Amino acid sequence: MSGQRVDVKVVMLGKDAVGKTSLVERYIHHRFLPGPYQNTIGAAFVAKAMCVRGQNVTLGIWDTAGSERYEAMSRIYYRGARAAIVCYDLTDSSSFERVKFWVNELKNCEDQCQIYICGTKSDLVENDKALRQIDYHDVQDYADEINARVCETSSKTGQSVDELFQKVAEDFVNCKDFETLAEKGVDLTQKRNATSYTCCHH
Ligand SMILES: Nc1nc2c(ncn2[C@@H]2O[C@H](COP(=O)(O)OP(=O)(O)OP(=O)(O)O)[C@@H](O)[C@H]2O)c(=O)[nH]1
Repeated sequence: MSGQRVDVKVVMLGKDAVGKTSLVERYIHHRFLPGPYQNTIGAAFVAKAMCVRGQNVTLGIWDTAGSERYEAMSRIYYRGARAAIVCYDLTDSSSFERVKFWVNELKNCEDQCQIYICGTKSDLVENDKALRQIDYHDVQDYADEINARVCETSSKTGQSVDELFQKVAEDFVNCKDFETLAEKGVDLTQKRNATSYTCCHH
């Protein structure tokens, strides 16, 4: 088993403009693109190989469009996901309502999927505490109820971004059916470390 390639499907969900694409961009390319906000259309895919506890794990990350116009499409992308990073903007309480929507969907349809509730743009609330609209402890209580993990990230500064994706990979390696899933894994050794397959981000 050691050194075997494993493919973990990870889906990014959350309201538009919460920062899903920026999180993936920071993790994969170690950069933050300021510029005007451009919404994702459909979805984008990127694969990232990493090593966890001596196991090679390849995350296949689907970055979905947050606009409700693409809701039906996002449902297609979370099918079979082992991990869902459900994002909200720490400065926008309405975005947390959208988290609850996606969590209900996942709980109903994807019971094998580990949920990570991610509060984004932590740099903004660090600079000005009055901007925070969602209390960390309220999120933690909610996460405890639904057996999810929580984190707060900033794609601008990079805070906790690598740690989030590392945790996703570690949880997968530690899961009780890892060995079975690893055997079914897709061999992506022919591909580069980080590869964009479809990119519909305009
Ligand atoms: N200050 C700050 N701004 C951020 C951060 N992450 C994203 N943004 C900004 O928030 C806006 C939306 O970011 P995106 O990553 O495109 O959001 P998205 O969730 O992918 O949006 P959709 O594609 O519409 O679903 C952009 O203007 C980003 O520059 C962050 O960590 N800090």
